[in-house]
Amino acid sequence: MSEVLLEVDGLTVEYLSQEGSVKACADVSFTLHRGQILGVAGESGSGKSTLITALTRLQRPPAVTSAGRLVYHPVDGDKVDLLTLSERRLRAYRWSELAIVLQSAMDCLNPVMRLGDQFEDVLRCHDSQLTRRQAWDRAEELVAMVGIGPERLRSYPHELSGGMRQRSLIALALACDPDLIVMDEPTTAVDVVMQRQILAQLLKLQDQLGFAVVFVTHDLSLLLELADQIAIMYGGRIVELGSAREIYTAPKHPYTRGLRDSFPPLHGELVTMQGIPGSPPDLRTPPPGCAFHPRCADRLDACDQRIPLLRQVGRNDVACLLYEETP
Ligand SMILES: Nc1ncnc2c1ncn2[C@@H]1O[C@H](COP(=O)(O)OP(=O)(O)OP(=O)(O)O)[C@@H](O)[C@H]1O
Repeated sequence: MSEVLLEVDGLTVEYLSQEGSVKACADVSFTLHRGQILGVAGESGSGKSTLITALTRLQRPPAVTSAGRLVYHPVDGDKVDLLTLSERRLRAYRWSELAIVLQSAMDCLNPVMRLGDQFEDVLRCHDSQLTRRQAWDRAEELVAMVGIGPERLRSYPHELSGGMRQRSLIALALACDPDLIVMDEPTTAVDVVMQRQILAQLLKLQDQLGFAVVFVTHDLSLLLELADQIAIMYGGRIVELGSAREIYTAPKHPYTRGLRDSFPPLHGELVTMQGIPGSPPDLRTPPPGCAFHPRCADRLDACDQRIPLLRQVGRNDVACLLYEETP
């Protein structure tokens, strides 16, 4: 087993309002190893983006992380709970240890700065010894890694295609050679062909440079190709966690099965898609017990009374009363 990079333990994030709180991420735990790709999938509103902003400590009010630990293991030095760090100390970890790529490159890139200047900013902010020339040289190397020519560094973001902007963001995330890149739907804004190209490039770079990735998407089929491990989220909780292979070939949670069967199979005969009846819960008024029980064809009497805990079932970790001896 490779080295541990990040231990997420009981992470809970709530959106506070006068009407009460919405627990958008509840008791989320997983361990990420160096160089591993963890995919997080789930329907809209399952808490994926909330998890990403909590992992990177980018969440803003009304969101608060109300419980949990985010224990980061640097290559050299002692492990540290990122949740306990002040903003100032956290800055040392951003970009150089932990970088983020978000869905919309247009929102992340500064529209009034040339691409090269944005690279220069990040690079020189983390290495004050670097000259402008050296920073531009490094920026050229970085954009070349994602297939963008050096002349594009003189462009403003609006002069680039959507795919180029998204690839630039990935290159920017790599600027300080991080150990972990957190990605929130990084390819939803581009067409399918470009999506494939970007993902192929990402996998190649990951193989060369060895960073770990947490990759969030609603598209489970994408993760089956990309991820080592997959976490399935529903109603703010991880309901199943396992290798991509096990999640595809032997999903245990009824929701994981439903999600998998909502996509056409990769091989074999054409089949009628099943889908999952009903819609995800409104987390302001979550159903009692297991949040999936109102939509679950396999529900038991106890499912509306108790929230199942994630426990090992076969090779996966599953939160479902179907697998408990006394439900
Ligand atoms: N600013 C906010 N205030 C109150 N509730 C919020 C806020 N942002 C998100 N939520 C709630 O938190 C829950 C999780 O939202 P989140 O955006 O994390 O889900 P998601 O899985 O990323 O969805 P999507 O795939 O649509 O981006 C939802 O029920 C949402 O209504």
